[in-house]
Amino acid sequence: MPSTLGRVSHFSVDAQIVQCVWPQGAGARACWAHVERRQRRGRTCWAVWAPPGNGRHDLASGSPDLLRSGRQDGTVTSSILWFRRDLRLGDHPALLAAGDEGPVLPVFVLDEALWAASGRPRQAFLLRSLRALDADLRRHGPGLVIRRGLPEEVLPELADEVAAAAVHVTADFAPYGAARDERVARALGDVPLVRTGSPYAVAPGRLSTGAGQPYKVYTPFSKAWVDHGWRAPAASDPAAVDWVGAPVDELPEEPELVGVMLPEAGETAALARWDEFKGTPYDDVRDRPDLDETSRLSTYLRWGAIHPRTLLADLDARHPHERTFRKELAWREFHAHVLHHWPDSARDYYKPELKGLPYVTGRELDERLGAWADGRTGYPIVDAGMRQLLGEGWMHNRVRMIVASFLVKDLHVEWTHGARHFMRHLVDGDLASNQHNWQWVAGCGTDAAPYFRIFNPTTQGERFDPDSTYVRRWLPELGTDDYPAPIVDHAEQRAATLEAYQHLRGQR
Ligand SMILES: Cc1cc2nc3c(=O)[nH]c(=O)nc-3n(C[C@H](O)[C@H](O)[C@H](O)COP(=O)(O)OP(=O)(O)OC[C@H]3O[C@@H](n4cnc5c(N)ncnc54)[C@H](O)[C@@H]3O)c2cc1C
Repeated sequence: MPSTLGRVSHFSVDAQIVQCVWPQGAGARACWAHVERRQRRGRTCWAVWAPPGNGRHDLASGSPDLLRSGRQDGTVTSSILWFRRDLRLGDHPALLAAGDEGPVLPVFVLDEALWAASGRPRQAFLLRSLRALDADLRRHGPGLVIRRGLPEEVLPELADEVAAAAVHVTADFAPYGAARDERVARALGDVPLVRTGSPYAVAPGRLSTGAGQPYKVYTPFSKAWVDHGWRAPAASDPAAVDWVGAPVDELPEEPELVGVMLPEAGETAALARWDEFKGTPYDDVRDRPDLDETSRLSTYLRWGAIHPRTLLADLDARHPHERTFRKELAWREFHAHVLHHWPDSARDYYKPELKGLPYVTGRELDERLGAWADGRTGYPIVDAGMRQLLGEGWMHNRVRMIVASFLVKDLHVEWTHGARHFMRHLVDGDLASNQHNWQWVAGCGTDAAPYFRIFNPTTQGERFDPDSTYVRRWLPELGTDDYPAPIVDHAEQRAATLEAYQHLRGQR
């Protein structure tokens, strides 16, 4: 008789006594067990235990259909591990927590609302990440259970189906995820939603100033972040977990991607990328899109194929390059912290003073936004960046700053339009980092830097792409009649922007 929850492979339910068969070594053992009818949120479910009259050993519980079916699904499931932005098995605190409770059902819920809002590259990358996670899980068990629908409907149903004692997740701090988790927690009723760990080294909300206020400025935040420190990577071991399965919904077809090159998805690829990047003289190369030697880990961090703690554990802060890289990771954490404290800043101005600047609207807006998005502004570094975004679902950081500044300060298009376009196309698109970097560039974010920091697209190109390697890579028509003349004059637009800013300040 198993003394803990066991994997019961067959049930035949008859009145109050069931016969159970469970695998043992190479063979199987049968026993008689008691069955008890229970109500869970108005639905009938049976609990099974054995042996009768000799102490209680829980074997299984679930809906009558499930137990009667005799399928593997009748397996005892003590908890659900609901994957979201943590598509990996290593360094995974929620996996550790779930595994400690007994058998684990690994689930991903394809939320149609998020799916529909994603561009094709993001959709494709998500599907590939899920397939990679499924393949990794299959080395240890039945694989990833996919369900489609609203999480607040799907998870309570699944919890009933497998009689889960808890649903384990990595906490989500973004506004949509946090609100969704509240809805799911309510819908689960007496089955707890257990949040363990976060996608960050230090969970958003944990750090505050001496006066108990949230940090508003990066530098003191990053200092407090380093002083606070972070845990060592979690020792989650998928081989040590008793994984169980359940019926799986079909994933959608992968959208066709024409001329788009995405990085390989999954945890193995993320760890390999990190290994390859380590030792790069980051300070010397990080601003050079032509060299293309940044880590390109943003996409893996976004989907949780790797945890920042895994990276931090490998970094030696006495080394200048590694210290700079750590500062970049701190930017990611800072933006998550700000969004957590000011969730409205996902859509709205962090500093509302700049709301009053004149921006183009109507047809002019459509034309300018269209030319920018297609890479047809006549400014090579801007156009190359926008083509890279379409071609790779990614763009170099220096170029992100240049194209964002150009849209807002040369084309006078409100930052929110650009941020939306980025979120649709970036495979690393992350609400906190995206919206707050856009606000940083637009001058309405957390940064104390004034609005009159305006990037000159010509001198930036000369400085950071000195041999035009980057622009030629993305603009084959450069230097031919097919390449457009500049859409606006940078010097004129810069002057207009500064004038509008002065005017706005004068009004206050
Ligand atoms: C307008 C704009 C929009 C952006 N949108 C996003 C976004 O949606 N998602 C995203 O992950 N990053 C965003 N960034 C930040 C930055 O451009 C990318 O993180 C970086 O280019 C990713 O490439 P990498 O992994 O090679 O970076 P590396 O230079 O190798 O940096 C290592 C890691 O540090 C973090 N990091 C670096 N710079 C920043 C930064 N400024 N803000 C936040 N984190 C940073 C990232 O996680 C990155 O993977 C945006 C920047 C701008 C200017």
